[in-house]
Amino acid sequence: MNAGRGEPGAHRLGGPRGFVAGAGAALGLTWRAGPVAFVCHLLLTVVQGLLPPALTLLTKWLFDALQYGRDTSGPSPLALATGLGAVTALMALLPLAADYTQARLQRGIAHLAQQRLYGKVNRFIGLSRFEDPQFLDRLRLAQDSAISAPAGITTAMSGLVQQSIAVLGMVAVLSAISPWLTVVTVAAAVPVLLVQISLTRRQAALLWRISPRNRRQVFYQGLMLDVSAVKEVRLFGAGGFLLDRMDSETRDINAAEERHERRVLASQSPPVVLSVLIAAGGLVWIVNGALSGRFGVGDVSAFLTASAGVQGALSTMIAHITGGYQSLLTFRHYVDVNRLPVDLPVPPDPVPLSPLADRIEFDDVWFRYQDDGPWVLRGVSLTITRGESVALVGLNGAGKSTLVKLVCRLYDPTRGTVRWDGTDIREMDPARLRDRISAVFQDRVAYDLSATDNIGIGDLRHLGDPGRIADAARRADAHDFIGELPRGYATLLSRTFPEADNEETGEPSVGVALSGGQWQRLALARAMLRDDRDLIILDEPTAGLDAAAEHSLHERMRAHRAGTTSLLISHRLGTVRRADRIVVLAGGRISECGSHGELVALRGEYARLFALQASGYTDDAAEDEEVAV
Ligand SMILES: Nc1ncnc2c1ncn2[C@@H]1O[C@H](COP(=O)(O)OP(=O)(O)OP(=O)(O)O)[C@@H](O)[C@H]1O
Repeated sequence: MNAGRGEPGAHRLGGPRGFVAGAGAALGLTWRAGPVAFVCHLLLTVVQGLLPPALTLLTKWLFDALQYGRDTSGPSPLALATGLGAVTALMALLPLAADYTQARLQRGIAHLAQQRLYGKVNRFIGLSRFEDPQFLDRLRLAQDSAISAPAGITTAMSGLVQQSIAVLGMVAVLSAISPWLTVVTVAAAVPVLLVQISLTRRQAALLWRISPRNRRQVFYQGLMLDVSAVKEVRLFGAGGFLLDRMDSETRDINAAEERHERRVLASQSPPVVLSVLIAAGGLVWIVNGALSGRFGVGDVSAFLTASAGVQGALSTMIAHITGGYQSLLTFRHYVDVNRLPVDLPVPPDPVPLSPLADRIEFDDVWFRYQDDGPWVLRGVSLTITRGESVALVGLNGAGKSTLVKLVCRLYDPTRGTVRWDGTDIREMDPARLRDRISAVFQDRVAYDLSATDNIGIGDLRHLGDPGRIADAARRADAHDFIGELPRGYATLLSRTFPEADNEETGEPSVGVALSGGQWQRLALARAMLRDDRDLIILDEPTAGLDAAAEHSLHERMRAHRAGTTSLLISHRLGTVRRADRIVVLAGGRISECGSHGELVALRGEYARLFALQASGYTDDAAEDEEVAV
């Protein structure tokens, strides 16, 4: 069930096929994000690569012309100086143009990658991926890498092209003076490259290892900023506790990074010392040669520029190789997320779904959330006939909400089948199935959007129909309080985002905060907007409502549900007593089933719970009477 499992450390990502696939995907993404910018960037790269060797050659020719006099067939010193000026100007200007095209390209890539990543996430059918920590870690890294890695990879590739041209040019100049020194200079770069690659792999593995800590860090930050969490945090004085927990994660992350940096320092130093020694040896050798008259000033200048240039270009190449390698390692997370198979299988040719004609059935349904987790449902068999109102009751954790999630196909049963008019719902298109269902979930969402959007999200076809929206709000007892909001249905229901500019002052103002019960009414209005559905699921629909609102809502919902198949979950047994059938879940099994009257007569768990709740009211009433007396 854990879809994102599998250590994507350096070893798995480092295979040649993985690299080719990653590089191909990154280049493809770059091309589609901005073909013109991509081509311009490549051209600029090539030209920039040609400039350093050109500069070196022009300098040598200028010095030679100045020292030995003008070669009649060659350009004049003045022309050479002009050429040098032009090259220098290009060296200063082209990076600016390259930065511009690079920034444009990067924005386009980030936008496209984000669209694809969240498009993919939106296509997950069920919930299990969102509860899989390894998948969440991978998604976080995929998000980061989607923004930075394609640009990193293309920068590395174009940088490599540019530096390769520069190195080849410099090597040609240098080898004309000293072939063996050229070989030694180039060879000295190999250990640096190997060390850097090994460090990069370690860096990628480190990123994966610290990813859960990074997510926990963000979680603690969120708790300290989230307004609904902050009230508990303040009251319980838990701010320091959260800060300590966040600090502890940060300290662990820092310690891991510091260990890595120490390793970087220790591994990088020897190859760097080797390069310096080679450069120093070369300098002594050429100065000796010049003193003995073997080399002229032009040769010394060309040697100094070319050897420094080769070393500089090689180290830049190495930086590009390791930067590109690093980007590829992280970009694999993006590729992996994009290539994840569907989380719940959907047949290529799903059975068409018609409005419910007969019944919904749970047939010997067993379910557990993780393969190694405890059973939550143990062989539940239940038939809900069309037009019937069924109430699910049971203690906390009995499995009521889980049963509801299975009928919406947010998970598949581990064993057994859920059927819609006799067809296994796994044979159907989940989107079509959900289109036949309306629901108020226990953990309903408060969207930081306008009142209209908050209701319209229930059925986007009606988002632009104020009459339908208001009608749904009326039936959920939400219309009156929405009418009193500063902008009515257009009011932004958020204290954390600014509203559109205020008409009078022109200043943005923050939106409006709602009470818990008002949010609940909006969630109900969302469900009411989907009133033409076959199945209505109401999981604790009146939680948070005042007594009067609860009563009037029950009456409305009963009218609304009439003739519609409904599944109601509530701990308020007074609420469920009017259901056609009450199903008691205990320990993942159906322990009792019948009408209110039948279950009370049975004197089982339902009767016990009902009596317990009723006694709460009657005892209080009796006490009140005593006080009154
Ligand atoms: N996403 C999940 N992953 C793992 N276990 C879960 C998940 N959701 C619920 N459970 C477990 O499944 C069991 C049943 O939960 P469920 O939410 O279905 O109970 P419920 O009857 O609706 O409870 P309540 O009355 O408290 O709402 C619980 O033990 C819970 O811990």
